[in-house]
Amino acid sequence: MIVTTVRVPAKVNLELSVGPVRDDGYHDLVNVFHAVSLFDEVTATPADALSVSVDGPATVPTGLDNLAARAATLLAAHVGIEPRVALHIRKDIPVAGGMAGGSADAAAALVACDLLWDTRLDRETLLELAARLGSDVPFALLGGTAVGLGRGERLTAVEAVGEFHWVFGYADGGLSTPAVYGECDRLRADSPVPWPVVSDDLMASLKTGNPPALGKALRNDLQAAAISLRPSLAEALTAGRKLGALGALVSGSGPTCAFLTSSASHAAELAAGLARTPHFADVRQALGPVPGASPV
Ligand SMILES: C[C@](O)(CO)[C@H](O)COP(=O)(O)OP(=O)(O)OC[C@H]1O[C@@H](n2ccc(N)nc2=O)[C@H](O)[C@@H]1O
Ligand SMILES: Nc1ncnc2c1ncn2[C@@H]1O[C@H](COP(=O)(O)OP(=O)(O)OP(=O)(O)O)[C@@H](O)[C@H]1O
Repeated sequence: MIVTTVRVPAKVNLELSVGPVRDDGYHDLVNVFHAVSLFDEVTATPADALSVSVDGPATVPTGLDNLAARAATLLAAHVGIEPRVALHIRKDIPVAGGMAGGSADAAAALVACDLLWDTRLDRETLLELAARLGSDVPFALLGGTAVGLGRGERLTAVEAVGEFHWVFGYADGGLSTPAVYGECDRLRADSPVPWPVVSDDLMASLKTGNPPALGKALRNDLQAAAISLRPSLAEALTAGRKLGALGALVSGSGPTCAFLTSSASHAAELAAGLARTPHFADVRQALGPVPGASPV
């Protein structure tokens, strides 16, 4: 029996510039994605019917509303077959944490089912199906570092030099992505919202592999909204800066906090320091960039 396991990384957003809200309710973005070495795994096994099991927090749905199940259903419908697969998800990416865990599982399920069913879809078709599942899903297929335009689904890879050493502070409990975008709109209701543009300083820091410059260029327009909904995040970010992080920001819609460091030893030191503060349920080290969803 063929069994396929796919490993898929979390993301942090190095720049998340949020433009005006569109007619379809989404926002046009400049979204600089960066894949980091915190992984979920999705295993696809032949079965009579579609099912999902999860090794992870109880808040992850195990029904057909799980994003991995939706991915399998979409792929099967696209090629005109029944989704006869048992999906098992091993979660290490925080749930509702702003690191695109559900999107990662959807991307992994696409790759796993494509292999299991031998459907051999080309990259472009997989990316198109991914975009229908969610704005963050195409990047989880691609990995590395990439600029996402539109909803974040129109991707261009960025050649970053070297590796970056990160520390992530996981929170107790998540934040809802639509609620954070809604709060962002509410906070900006009285001021004009400029069209988002890519930061030249950020691109230069990536192309030269310069962590201190990257630390200064990090930017997230959703951060104020995440802090407004979860005020304790402000102190958590300050704690990381005081302990010497080169840059500190909320990851995507939060509440995970991301801290950039200069080396593996600096990351270990910062992680140990943050673990002694009361701000995080868990503190993890990770490297970026890493590849997107790949069979193991
Ligand atoms: C915050 C980020 O994670 C940053 O990468 C993403 O923009 C969110 O991506 P995602 O979770 O895949 O989001 P989707 O499932 O496509 O959309 C969920 C909700 O987020 C909001 N949303 C998402 C993407 C976008 N460009 N504008 C939005 O306003 C909308 O309210 C939408 O209903
Ligand atoms: N495979 C999955 N893993 C985690 N959550 C899932 C999954 N499938 C569906 N969900 C639902 O999606 C919600 C958001 O979960 P997810 O972990 O993707 O959030 P997130 O990382 O904040 O997303 P993003 O960073 O893309 O905005 C969860 O609260 C859960 O109800």
